[in-house]
Amino acid sequence: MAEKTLVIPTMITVGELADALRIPATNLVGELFKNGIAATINQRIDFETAQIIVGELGLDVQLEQQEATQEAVPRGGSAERSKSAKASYRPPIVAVMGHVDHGKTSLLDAILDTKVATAEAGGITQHISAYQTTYNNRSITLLDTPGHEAFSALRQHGAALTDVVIIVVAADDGVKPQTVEAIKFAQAANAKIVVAITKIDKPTADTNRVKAQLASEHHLNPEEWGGDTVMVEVSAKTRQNLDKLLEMVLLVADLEELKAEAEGNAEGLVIESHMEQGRGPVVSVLVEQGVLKTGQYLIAGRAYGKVRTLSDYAGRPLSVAGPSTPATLTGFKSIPKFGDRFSVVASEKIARQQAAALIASEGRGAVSGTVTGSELLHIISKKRSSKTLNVIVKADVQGSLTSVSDSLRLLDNEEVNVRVVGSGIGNVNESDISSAAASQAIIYGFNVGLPTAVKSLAARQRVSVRLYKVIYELLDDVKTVLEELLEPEIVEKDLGALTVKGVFRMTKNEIICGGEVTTGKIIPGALVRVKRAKDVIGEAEVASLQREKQEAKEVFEGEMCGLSLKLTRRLVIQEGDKLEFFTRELVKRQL
Ligand SMILES: Nc1nc2c(ncn2[C@@H]2O[C@H](COP(=O)(O)OP(=O)(O)OP(=O)(O)O)[C@@H](O)[C@H]2O)c(=O)[nH]1
Repeated sequence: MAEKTLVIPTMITVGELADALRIPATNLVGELFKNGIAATINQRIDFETAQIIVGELGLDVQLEQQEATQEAVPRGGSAERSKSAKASYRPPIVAVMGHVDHGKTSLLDAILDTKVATAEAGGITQHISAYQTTYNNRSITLLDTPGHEAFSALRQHGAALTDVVIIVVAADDGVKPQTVEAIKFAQAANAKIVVAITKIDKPTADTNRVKAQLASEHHLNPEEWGGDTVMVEVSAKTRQNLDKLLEMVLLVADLEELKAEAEGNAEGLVIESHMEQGRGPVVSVLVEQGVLKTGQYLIAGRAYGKVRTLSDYAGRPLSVAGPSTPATLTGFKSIPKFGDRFSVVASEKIARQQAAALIASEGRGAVSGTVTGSELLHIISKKRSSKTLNVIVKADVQGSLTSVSDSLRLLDNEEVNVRVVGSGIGNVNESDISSAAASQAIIYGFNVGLPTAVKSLAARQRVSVRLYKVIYELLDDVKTVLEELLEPEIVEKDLGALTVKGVFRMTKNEIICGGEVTTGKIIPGALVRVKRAKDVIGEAEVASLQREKQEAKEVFEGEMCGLSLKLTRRLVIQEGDKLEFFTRELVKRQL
């Protein structure tokens, strides 16, 4: 049969490829996963990957690469597009974090008040957590980070979302627990740090104490002390040094060569969504690549729609939204989830199909994400009846840690699931061993080491530490452990059948009868299903077999034989009954 040829773009989402191949997207996700690629339906894969996967699926389809056109699916995921020749400088995305009451909101307000036309600012009706300001004609995107949970959800979705983190520390209060968390977050997210020491107008302000704390306890040395951390002393109240803070943020960001494609279809993240009467789902997104326009079809997780209205963070209408722009849009048919990636697709039909495919794959636990209340209840009840494998994951860098953790989640199903009880960057250490011992977890290390002292501690505590350098080998190992947790499957294999020609002896425990093998073969030890007409009337086991009055090891189709059946329940057999022989085995299941 001639192969079918499909023309696909240089980059294609998993959902679109499945669509083109007319196979369920879940099959494709599964096949990718087998190849060590933990992809979601919205994820883009390149032409080569598509070719390999299609080859492995054994489909009669030949893929042909299409020349990229303006209308084609956007080329490249965020990372590729940031490096493409079309990429140009984009505004930095800056998160503002700090300890409660240290003045984060006041600082943001002060920055936005100075820079945003007050008339429009007054018109803000809804709260969104991303803003934009300008300094020296350059834009800066500011993210208000309401809680760490929300932020780690964003981080989980793999986005190197934040370029710079402004750590806000009150000059009169110094470094506090959430300050430390913010520093850790920034470091883990590989973001640049700018410290804003605020409330310097207060008489009790002690900026030197703050700097000393940061330098001695957190290795953040201020530039004026010979270090390389930018620290700006500010006051939201008197607006002192706000400009300097923005100038420093831009300076630090400039060291990073932040680029994105300012053309082509947009992709990015959903940062907020809610339902509004009269407007329907109102969704705030942060564009990472390309331009978002009204009239385009979007998909974000299981939600899809057509961009009806587009506005900036302050509610002012926008005709297009480019890279790093926070935008609010209406036109979704349902509410996408916080942290979902959005992308532009060619038609409503594709959007609908992708969303449907995602829902189907989520049904088998293939895709993770933030969850709604009812989903959470479902997960909780599911987890109660399922078996859990606790793991601690250590990796060399945040990116691989996120990939490993995300991929592990894809292994969950109705019966077994992986719970990451701890994770971190760097070599396996003593505290990992004690947490693993306490939670009976296996430690998986990806590209990290196991110092000798820690190794002997692990042996003493009977903690299993498994180190890998290849992600799918690590995942295969976890899969094998999970498979051990699965209840074995009962598999019945048919052997043959016999028609009863005579019954010679019938007791409570034994029947001796004879007949002709009509199909297949019979062996001692086989199980027997006794059928009269169409009904199964009982089950027994072949105790022994005789052919021509001789003990036989097997009897084949067309041969006559006598057999002794062992009964566990009373059974009456008569001439004309059909005996069906089979074996029943417990088979280890695979994920
Ligand atoms: N004197 C002075 N007071 C400030 C300054 N910035 C904030 N404050 C005060 O500090 C208190 C806390 O400020 P917020 O901006 O609400 O602090 P926050 O960090 O956003 O607090 P959460 O949103 O609860 O985390 C308020 O009473 C502010 O008026 C400043 O620069 N100078």
